[in-house]
Amino acid sequence: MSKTLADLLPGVAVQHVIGDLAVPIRSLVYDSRRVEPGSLFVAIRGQHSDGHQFLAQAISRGAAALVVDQRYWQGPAPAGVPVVVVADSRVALAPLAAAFYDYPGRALVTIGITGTKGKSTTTDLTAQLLAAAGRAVGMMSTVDFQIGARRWPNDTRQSTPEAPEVQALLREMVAAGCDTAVIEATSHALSPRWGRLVGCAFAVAVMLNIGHEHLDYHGSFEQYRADKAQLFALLAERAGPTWAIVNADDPNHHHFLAAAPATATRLRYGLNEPAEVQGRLIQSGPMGSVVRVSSPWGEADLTVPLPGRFNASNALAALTVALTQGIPLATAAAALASVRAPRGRMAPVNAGQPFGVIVDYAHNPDSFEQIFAMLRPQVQGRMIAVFGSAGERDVAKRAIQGEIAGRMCDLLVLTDEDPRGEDREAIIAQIAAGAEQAGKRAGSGYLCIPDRAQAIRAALAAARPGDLVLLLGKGHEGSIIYADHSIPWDEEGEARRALAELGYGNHVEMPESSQESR
Ligand SMILES: CC(=O)N[C@H]1[C@@H](OP(=O)(O)OP(=O)(O)OC[C@H]2O[C@@H](n3ccc(=O)[nH]c3=O)[C@H](O)[C@@H]2O)O[C@H](CO)[C@@H](O)[C@@H]1O[C@H](C)C(=O)N[C@@H](C)C(=O)N[C@H](CCC(=O)O)C(=O)O
Repeated sequence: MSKTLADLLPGVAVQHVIGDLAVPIRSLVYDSRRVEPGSLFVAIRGQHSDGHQFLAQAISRGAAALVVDQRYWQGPAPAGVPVVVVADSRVALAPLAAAFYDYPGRALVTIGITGTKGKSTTTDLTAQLLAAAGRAVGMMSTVDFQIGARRWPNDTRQSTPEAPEVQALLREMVAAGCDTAVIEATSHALSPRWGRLVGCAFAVAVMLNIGHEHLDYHGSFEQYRADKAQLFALLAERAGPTWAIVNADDPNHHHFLAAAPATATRLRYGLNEPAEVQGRLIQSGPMGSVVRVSSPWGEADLTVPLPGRFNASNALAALTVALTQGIPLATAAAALASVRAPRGRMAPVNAGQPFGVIVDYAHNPDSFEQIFAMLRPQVQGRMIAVFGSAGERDVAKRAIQGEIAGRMCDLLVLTDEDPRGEDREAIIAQIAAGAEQAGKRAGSGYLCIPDRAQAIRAALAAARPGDLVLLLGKGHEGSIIYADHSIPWDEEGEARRALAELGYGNHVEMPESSQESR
């Protein structure tokens, strides 16, 4: 692919250009430390530093051209290196990347999945379902990336990576012969302040549900909903048929349908409210559920091998996507029966101990409500939850998490999630304040143990036969982030080590989701 600077500018809000637009561009980077000879360096002002301070470094490393933000660039223009001044360099990143990688999304059926809860699971289920039905599938989720038969952990610490990474992955998928890409679309990525998914030419947009998350970033619930609905507006980029799929059971679904272009085929799925793809839960248990489906494509009973009503709903979303892609209902239903949960999503850890241990990524109030409500009736003894809350993120949710867990669990062990630059003990104190509101007291109802490895050990040591220990918030994540360093982390592995220290582990049964080599 040989591109000039001029080739990359369609869709970019260019204010003015200094220098020659015919210069060839060999790579696209937004971090000066990654600049190589021939790179286009896009300077972004971030929370911690300002890419405009690294222009000289980028040039000395061989940058062929610079993109700068008119609000933050002071000049002067460097001699011999073209400069494109744009209205917003963060927002410019996606159109630049889509053009640089030659719009790979147009050569794929791109499927975007958004919502507050269940995005990763539904993205994975959809990818598994389409692959089982014979599609050559690529996937980007919080947990894993996939290109055809190759799957590897997403260790970018972003659910939806930055646009250059997204477009590069889509290009790799095309090169590997994929015909379909399933992309987990977060509200940050979709927000017009970032617009990371602009240029993906989505053919299918899916909305799962909307709850309380990231309000610090979006400002209000209405803005959060509008930002997520951008996924549906992006269907307008597609030349060809598009589908707008929403969960009729979420009262916000109208906002998503309203954002889709008039030409999109609108489809609702639902377990409660009237929908085109109508599911009815006829059986539900800790191992999974059976959903009776009636749809314009026929009727079938779906066996969903994942626990909880919300997974039945997620499966219905994945099924609806498959139906829009011409996959027969019977084929899709058969494929769904053998799907697996992604890593760290409701993953049991069993070393032969007389109490349950489950690792899950739940890290917001809605997920807490759901997971506790779902598991409580199935637990004979006490429910013990180990969790924290992220630093430099939604502060309001911390006490709410504490209150919900305090109300629904017997013992809480409050610990680090990712303190980042914040005081770890202050975060825990904010969660504890919520637990106190629910009547829990320090020492008996909750323990504060910032060191997560020790917190897990304390919870497991406190567990008695019949109890359930829930390790929440880290799921698949491979690190804990502190102010100036990260430590490697493996929640399931840590739980196994702690159980072994307690004398369990002669009978080690690996959880299903970690048996695959990834
Ligand atoms: C909080 C946040 O939004 N952080 C993002 C932000 O980082 P930042 O503002 O700290 O960046 P910075 O360190 O100040 O640097 C600013 C710029 O200077 C550049 N730089 C820096 C140093 C240097 O020597 N040279 C240089 O060029 C950096 O590469 C960057 O482009 O800008 C970076 C580059 O664009 C992002 O990768 C980073 O995402 C981090 C990893 C992140 O945590 N993002 C979260 C908020 C996120 O995106 N989350 C969503 C939703 C998750 C969910 O729904 O749960 C997601 O999709 O993951």
